[in-house]
Amino acid sequence: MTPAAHALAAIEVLTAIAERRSPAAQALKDWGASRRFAGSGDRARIASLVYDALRSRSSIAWRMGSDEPRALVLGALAFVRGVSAEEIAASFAGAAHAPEPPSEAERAAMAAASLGGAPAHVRGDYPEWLDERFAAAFGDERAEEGTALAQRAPLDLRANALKGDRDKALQALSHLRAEATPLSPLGLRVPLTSDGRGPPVQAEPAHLKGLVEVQDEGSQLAALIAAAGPGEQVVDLCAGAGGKTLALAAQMEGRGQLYAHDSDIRRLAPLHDRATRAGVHNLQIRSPRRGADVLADLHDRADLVLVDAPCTGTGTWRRNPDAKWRMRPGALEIRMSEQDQALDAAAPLVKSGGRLVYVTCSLLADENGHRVAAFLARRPEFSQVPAAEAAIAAGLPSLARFADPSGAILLSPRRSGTDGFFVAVLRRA
Ligand SMILES: C[S@@+](CC[C@H](N)C(=O)[O-])C[C@H]1O[C@@H](n2cnc3c(N)ncnc32)[C@H](O)[C@@H]1O
Repeated sequence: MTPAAHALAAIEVLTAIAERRSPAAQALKDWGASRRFAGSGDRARIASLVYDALRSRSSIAWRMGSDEPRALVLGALAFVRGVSAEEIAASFAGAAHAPEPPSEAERAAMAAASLGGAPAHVRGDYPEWLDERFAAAFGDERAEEGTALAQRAPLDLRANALKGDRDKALQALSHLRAEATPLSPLGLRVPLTSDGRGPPVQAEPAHLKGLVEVQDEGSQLAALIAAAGPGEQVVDLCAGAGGKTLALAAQMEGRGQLYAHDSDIRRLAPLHDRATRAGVHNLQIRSPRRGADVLADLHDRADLVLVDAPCTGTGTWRRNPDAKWRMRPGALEIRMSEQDQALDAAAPLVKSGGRLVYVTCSLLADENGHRVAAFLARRPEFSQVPAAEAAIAAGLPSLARFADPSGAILLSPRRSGTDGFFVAVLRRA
């Protein structure tokens, strides 16, 4: 397929998303299923263009004067990828499957468009209903934070200390031009292609042998701040597919006991194979069983309980731009109540003197500091420890600058160049 055919396909997919309210991943899958001629490379290029358009949807719409799929794709080419109107016209002209070349009005918009006078939510490409919350979190810098959240995410990996160190991983992935990440001592970053696609790192021998795991640098840092120690009893309460479980396991160097739990058994399923590949031998996966408290024997025993809580994922919008436009106020309310439940489930597991580390990949105070404050009011036996101190103790003094006034750490694409993460460290008396 030609670049023009990719643009036409991206317009078709964005039309399906708008008309059928389909999630982007589903719309892309449906598009591919009915067009077998498109190979995997074509599908990846189309997806990349669709996601570029979605990441910057409101600022493109403002500049193009339209939020129609065609305007979004032209705008993604022009403003995200820096393709000139002339180049676009030349590539569309005469191609078999191609959108109409840009009209005079479209060319003028692409050449002259500016975001001057646009409100913060348009400049920052986030939903208008979240403006107040973004203002509470970031004040006058909310548009810049939003803009950083609308960039493409890098492809980050974590070197698994159970299998080797970062130098070994860098060596193993030197053909992908992997480089060390700036903040995590375990992190590697693999460059993307100019149209935003990453190499298939999961097929690399280094991944198949467990030397590296795909994990955003912010997620790595959250796990490092939690600082599971060798010999400790550690519970990862909301383990999901185990991204942070595996990071905690590596910190424990095979000593002590790690327990992974999730209320949704399907999410835990991949962890069994992932742990084997990563060489983790001190992990018990406690799958949920209807009507049973599968963690009952751990009450008052854990040195560390990690609550990597379910959240709106506002911090990961770079990877999932579809989610930011699909998010509704009702979903935020549900997540807040789930966060309170997860914290209440974690509290009795922590032993006297033990830590409860609360993590979200959200940037909204409702899900972060407000949940911690409400928990501390319900559970006076816990108090908050400055996360900067925990970071320094974990050998990460450079993270102290990301501390917020409450003592938690807040990472974001703009602040730390990572996905957005909130980390609060609580200690039980
Ligand atoms: C942010 S995801 C976890 C991601 C995972 N820790 C990782 O690093 O890959 C949150 C998880 O919490 C789970 N969850 C929600 N409420 C829970 C609860 N009360 N107890 C345990 N798990 C819960 C969800 O099923 C979901 O898998």
